[in-house]
Amino acid sequence: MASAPESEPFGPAGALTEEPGSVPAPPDGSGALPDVPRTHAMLAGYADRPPLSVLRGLETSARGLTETDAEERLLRQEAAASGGTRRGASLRHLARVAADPFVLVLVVLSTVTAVTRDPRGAVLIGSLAVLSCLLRMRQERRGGRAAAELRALTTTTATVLRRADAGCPGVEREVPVEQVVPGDVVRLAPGDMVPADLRLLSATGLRVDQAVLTGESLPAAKRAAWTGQAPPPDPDVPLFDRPELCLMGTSVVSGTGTAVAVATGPRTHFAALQRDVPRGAPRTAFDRGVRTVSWALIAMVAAAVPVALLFTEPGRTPWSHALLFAVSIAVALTPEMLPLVVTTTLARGAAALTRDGVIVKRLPAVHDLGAMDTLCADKTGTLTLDRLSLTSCLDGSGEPSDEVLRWARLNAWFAAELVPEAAGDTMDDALLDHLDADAGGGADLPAGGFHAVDAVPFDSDRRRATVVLRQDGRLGRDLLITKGAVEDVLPLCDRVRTAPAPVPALGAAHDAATGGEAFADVPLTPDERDRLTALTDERSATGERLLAVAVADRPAARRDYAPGDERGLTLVGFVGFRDEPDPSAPAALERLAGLGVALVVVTGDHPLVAVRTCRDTGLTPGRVVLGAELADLPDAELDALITPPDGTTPVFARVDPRQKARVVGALRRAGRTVGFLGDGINDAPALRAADVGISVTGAVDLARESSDVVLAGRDLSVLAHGITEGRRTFGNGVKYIRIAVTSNLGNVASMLAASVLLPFMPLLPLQVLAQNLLFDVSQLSLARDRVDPADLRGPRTFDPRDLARFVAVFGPLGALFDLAAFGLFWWVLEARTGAGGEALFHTGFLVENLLAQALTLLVLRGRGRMRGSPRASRTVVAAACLLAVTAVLLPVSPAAGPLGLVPLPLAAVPTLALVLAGYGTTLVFVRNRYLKAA
Ligand SMILES: Nc1ncnc2c1ncn2[C@@H]1O[C@H](COP(=O)(O)OP(=O)(O)OP(=O)(O)O)[C@@H](O)[C@H]1O
Repeated sequence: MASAPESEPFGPAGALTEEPGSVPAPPDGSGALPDVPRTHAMLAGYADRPPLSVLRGLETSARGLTETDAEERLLRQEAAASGGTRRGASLRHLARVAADPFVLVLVVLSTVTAVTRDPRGAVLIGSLAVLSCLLRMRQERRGGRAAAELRALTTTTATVLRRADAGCPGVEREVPVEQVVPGDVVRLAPGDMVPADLRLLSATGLRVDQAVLTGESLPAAKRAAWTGQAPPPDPDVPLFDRPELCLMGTSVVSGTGTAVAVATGPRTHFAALQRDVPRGAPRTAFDRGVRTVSWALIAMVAAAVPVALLFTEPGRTPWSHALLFAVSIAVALTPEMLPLVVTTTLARGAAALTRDGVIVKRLPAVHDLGAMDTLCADKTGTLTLDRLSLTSCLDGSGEPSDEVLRWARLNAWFAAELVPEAAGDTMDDALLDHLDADAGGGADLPAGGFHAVDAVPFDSDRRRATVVLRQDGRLGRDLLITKGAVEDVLPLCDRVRTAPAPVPALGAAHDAATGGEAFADVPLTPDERDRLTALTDERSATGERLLAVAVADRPAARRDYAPGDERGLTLVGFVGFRDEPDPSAPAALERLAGLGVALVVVTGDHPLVAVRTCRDTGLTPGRVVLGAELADLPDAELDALITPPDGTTPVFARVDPRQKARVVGALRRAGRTVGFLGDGINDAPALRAADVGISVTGAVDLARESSDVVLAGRDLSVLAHGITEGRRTFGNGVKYIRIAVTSNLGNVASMLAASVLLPFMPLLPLQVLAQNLLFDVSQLSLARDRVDPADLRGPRTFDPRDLARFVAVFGPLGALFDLAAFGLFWWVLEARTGAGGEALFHTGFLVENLLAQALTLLVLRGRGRMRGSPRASRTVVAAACLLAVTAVLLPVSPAAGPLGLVPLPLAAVPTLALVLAGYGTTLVFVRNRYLKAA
């Protein structure tokens, strides 16, 4: 390791200071994690120093760290991350789980039970709270591990420079983002996630999307500029406004850069901000639904306690009994296992989806997939094969022209050379593919004396790419070649090239590109513009994707070129491409339509090409809206437009990344649950704006990072699988909530009624708890149940009103039969007489209740075989049987004593059989009637 001089602004050798002049911290990032003001001061300090000074302070070089150095730093970084914080993380996890409303209810109940001098009950209720926390922690850890494994399948990598040893040159290496260490020299390219807090060393046209930090959707320009003098420190300048810094969490929109990592992982500004900001409200519709139900139940628990106290005739019952009864009611209402069941069903759903080639990065996204009713997708690779082939090269009069092809190829060739990270662009590839195929091809095309000067790389806002070339022997002159969307290049042209006329100005350079042909440039009149637009529209309507190609020869500039230089161009002509419709698309689209998912096409392409592609894939395009129109369209009009009553497919063409996000936002406002399928940098804002962002494994890092779900292949039928699985998971989750809430409310109603009719409590709190627990465990089996085809057909969202209707019908039904059972116990079992009458009654009620719940589980899980419901899965049948057997054996088991149960007399058998037969038959009858009416 080279040592830095004492005078180094970053402190003595071997130290990384977080703040110039502050206590140094070792490069492994150990020590307390910095808060926002500290990361701010540290990063501002780095931004204020010249790049070389930063590199020396971090004991690295512009050629990157040596492999050994990087390894050592990584080991220390990992040790710091795992040590010390693991216990803290577990405690934080426990605190989060314990803050669950249902756990809090149990804690309150346990305390109240202790106050009523029932220590055994208090301990048991308390244990249940602990058990519920531990089980949930275990399940969430498992879920977290599974999610981490899934995420690992889509790992984001960073390009760093590493040296074999100190004397070697730096070599580019792809490493997972977690392996970037302070001192690493990082290369940035379009589509990259910024992997750490970085201080730029150099940059070309670098623009970074900082919306994650700032909410500002316009990308910010970044540069490494160092004026040679430290500016006076200004703590008020936000870090994201510092052009020398690229912050973790942001992403590269265009241009390239090289930077040194100054802070990584939990020591970054982004991580400090996250620690600072409390967790937001749950995002998904299902989360919101579960929360609504949870809080409704908790409100009911709170209301039930005073009601229960009223029911216990204050004068007659001792206060401790009254309180105990109130506790029983509250326990009966609480679905203790709800959070656990939700996590379990989601984890199972995610695992099933992975087998189908759908990787879920965020567990609740499983439900969102099922709830999705609108899919926004671009056209390339979704409706088309994404295999572009060059089909035509035309001059301004629409005649075949070799010159256009040569200029376009020069643009593509040098764009890849100047911005290597942009290589692989499908249009450029198609141009250069063709080149390779040419007999005797111009593989040596650029040898026409050109060399690269600068580039203004392609981006989706400008929809064009420019290269600046210079030719040997033509010092002082630069040649600009621009190609891009016709609507975006034509307005920048003031002349058009026509044949034939000599053009001496371009001389040899021009000859090399044009093959020696001579042309004349004439001013572009409004009529001429109209003619060119009509010409390109005509071809676009056939599905051909056209790019305009334009050039300019001008005095060399002594500065970097910028988009503002793309003006005063001469149009040379057009190149056309075809991307054949995907033959599997129509069937997949039909499947999506069958699942109730409407498609909205959102593309950066020409409207006529978009319309043609829609038709070729069996869609009926509706109104086509251009990105430019979108800007002036009021939200209300947009809402109406995206939900056409005639079922046509809305098409948004020539939209930029922010407009894509706006379309998604409008759809969500219109009440839709929106999925966005995209794989480009330009899709990132919309992926983030959607309910469920869907990307593919081959997508750019930024798109994958912005999405919730990653598909193994860009195949709509894989997505259809995912949607079905999401609905299955959702269906089973909803089944649990419905059955649990119905049965709990039914129990409470019968207990309240019984408290008026009986001289004692119908069940003790402990018995209620045992019953709830047994039933909840049996309901975990629902995660593995089959789902009614009807539930898979349409998008599913959580509807609390539907739940309320269901509970209003089936809750009282259960209560009614409970009351019938009470009557029978009272008279037939003669629970009213004898010393053990109360215990006998409790036992009879508990057994009846558990058996009735086993029936409820089997009957209410579906619509019935007659209505096409599949049979219950074996797991559900086994769980119901186990519940019934437990119910029968419980009074004679060792648990009977602690629970206060006694063996039932034989006379109980026909009584129970009678009540249960009546309950089962009525339940099936009412379910069938209810479904008919629903
Ligand atoms: N390499 C390139 N050079 C110049 N212009 C390009 C290049 N690539 C694309 N364009 C132009 O920019 C337009 C928008 O491209 P962009 O990739 O942003 O669209 P998109 O939303 O991904 O479209 P799609 O629906 O086809 O996926 C293209 O229609 C084309 O006119």
